[in-house]
Amino acid sequence: MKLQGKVAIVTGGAQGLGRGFAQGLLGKGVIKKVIKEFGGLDILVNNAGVNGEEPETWRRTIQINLIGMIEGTRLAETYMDKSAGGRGGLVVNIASTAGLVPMFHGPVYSGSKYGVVGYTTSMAADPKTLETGVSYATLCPAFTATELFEESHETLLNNNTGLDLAAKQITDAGIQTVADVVNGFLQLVEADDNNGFVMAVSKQKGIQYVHRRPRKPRANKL
Ligand SMILES: NC(=O)C1=CN([C@@H]2O[C@H](COP(=O)(O)OP(=O)(O)OC[C@H]3O[C@@H](n4cnc5c(N)ncnc54)[C@H](O)[C@@H]3O)[C@@H](O)[C@H]2O)C=CC1
Ligand SMILES: CC/C=C\C[C@H](O)C(=O)/C=C/C=C/C=C\C=C\[C@@H](O)C/C=C\CCC(=O)O
Repeated sequence: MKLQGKVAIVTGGAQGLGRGFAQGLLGKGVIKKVIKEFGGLDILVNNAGVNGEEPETWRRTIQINLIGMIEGTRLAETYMDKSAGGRGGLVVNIASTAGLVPMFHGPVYSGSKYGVVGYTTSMAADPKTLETGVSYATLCPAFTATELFEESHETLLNNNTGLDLAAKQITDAGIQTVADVVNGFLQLVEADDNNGFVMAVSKQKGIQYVHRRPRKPRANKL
């Protein structure tokens, strides 16, 4: 997508990756204004997310990371839908590489992110995207130096079970910077025909397209 003059919303844009995504989009000419009434929308980045596994926090993780992302996606589609007066657009849902590979020390978080990948790629595979003009892409960062990572890491260090294995996963994957992830994010957003793309970004492996095309809808095979 060409970004000059486009209108974008980034949830959770006040800090961390969301702030990086917003700054990256502004640097590419996405317009910056206080929107008094909801005009057209070209890009939605569902970035807001939390990581909680405790009896009193795990439901909030699902509510924000998965349900909130679905609600945002469905709302954006109503504004972007060409068959309903919109001009098409792009929804980028921020999952995690914990939505591609198991993360035993965060099963609820990982489950929420597998849900983001599954939901977003399923939306991309729907033939109706040909009418709505709305594309759906998924970004899967690995460990990145932000407040969420620091807080999650602190919690991990206070748990004794499996600490060595968790520490090995972090060491193997490495801890990247927000700028590393923003670099991949901008490549994903600017890619032509990016509907269905799933991009992973990690210090260990750099930028990887896990898959580029929605799996073609198949006739239901009984
Ligand atoms: N930091 C990392 O290692 C990785 C982060 N991610 C994902 O990237 C996204 C951003 O994470 P970080 O920047 O690391 O976290 P962060 O904690 O630094 O920033 C998250 C932002 O989202 C906001 N937020 C949280 N819940 C919200 C809600 N219900 N409504 C509105 N805003 C809300 C927070 O106030 C904060 O400004 C999250 O979805 C996270 O799961 C994915 C993989 C790796
Ligand atoms: C202690 C921090 C816990 C969670 C915070 C963080 O927000 C997060 O999301 C963690 C991500 C976990 C990543 C786990 C493994 C990463 C491996 C990478 O090297 C590459 C993985 C996949 C790339 C694509 C693939 O090979 O399938």
